Amino acid sequence: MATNKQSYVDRPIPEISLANFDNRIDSIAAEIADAAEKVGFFSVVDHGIGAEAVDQMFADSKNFFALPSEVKKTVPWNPQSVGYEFKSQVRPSTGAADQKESYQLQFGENMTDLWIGDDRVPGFQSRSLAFMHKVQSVSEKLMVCLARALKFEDDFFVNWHDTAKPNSQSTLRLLHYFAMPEMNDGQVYHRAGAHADWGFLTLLFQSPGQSGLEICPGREVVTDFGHGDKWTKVNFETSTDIVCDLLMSWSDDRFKSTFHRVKAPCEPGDNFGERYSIAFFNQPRKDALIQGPLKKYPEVTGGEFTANAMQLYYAALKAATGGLEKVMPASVSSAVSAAA
Ligand SMILES: O=C(O)CCC(=O)C(=O)O
Ligand SMILES: [Fe+2]
Repeated sequence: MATNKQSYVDRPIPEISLANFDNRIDSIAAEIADAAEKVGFFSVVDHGIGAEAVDQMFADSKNFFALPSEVKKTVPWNPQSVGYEFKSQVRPSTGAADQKESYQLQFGENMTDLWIGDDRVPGFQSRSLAFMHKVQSVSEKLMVCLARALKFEDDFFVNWHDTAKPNSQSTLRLLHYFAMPEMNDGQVYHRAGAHADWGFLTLLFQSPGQSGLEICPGREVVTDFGHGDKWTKVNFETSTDIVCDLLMSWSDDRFKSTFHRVKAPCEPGDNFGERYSIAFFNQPRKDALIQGPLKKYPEVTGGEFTANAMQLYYAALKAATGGLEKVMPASVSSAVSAAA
């Protein structure tokens, strides 16, 4: 067990109910705006996704990851941020690969030949798509609220994240972190090293009893890669709670995108066992036009925003590791997730 002492602080994480949504949009929008400004992270309840739907998605995820390695490799990761990767995502904050495997799914054409077949996990594609549509509909409620808070038209963000369009980039990511030795063997096993997601909103499902998610808010500007080292644990009692990151630049840095990580277990009480989680990244269409109401940053397209985020990411990775070739041999370099 590694011995690096972690520094923690309790921060209240707002819990926001979406009950009776149509009649309460303005008050929910005010709550979301407040949480997004102050914490950049919140839990959503009464969102309408039943526990059985979440449990089923976790069961499908477990069945996928239980397949033999050579079968999982038949749906390999590619730079459209889709497909399966194994211990290949290197975070600039750690300079080392996360000890996990993940499978990224999208709604549209990027998934051609990348769905695991019914002969391997019966019903996987149709059930996953049904789940993704459920999560998308929760996301759209949050988007309407965020649009109101920023005084855009209600459907502004929803349109730029339309998953029916072929250039939709929104992604469901199934994650499986491996169990780790509790004995100190001198190594730190990173799960998900500290990072901020580049997309608009991330909705996250943790499994009960498989905690580990931690947040570190406090960025002032979206171009800032730095972050502090006082972390707050995010523990939920049920698997249906959802937390979100927020795209800062579209709000002229008003809503704070939050650094988060899945802790590398290193202290008594940490979860050293395996861990499954599910993330849904709301990512703008490539032709989305991104600029906040105050025009703090020049207008960029969704495609340009992704490219810029990647550039920042690779520069930070290079600075952290002293050279990409050390951490990314050719066979692995294409497997660094765009959702870093
Ligand atoms: O597994 C988790 O709880 C977090 C995953 C995450 O932050 C990511 O994949 O971007
Ligand atoms: Fe993340």
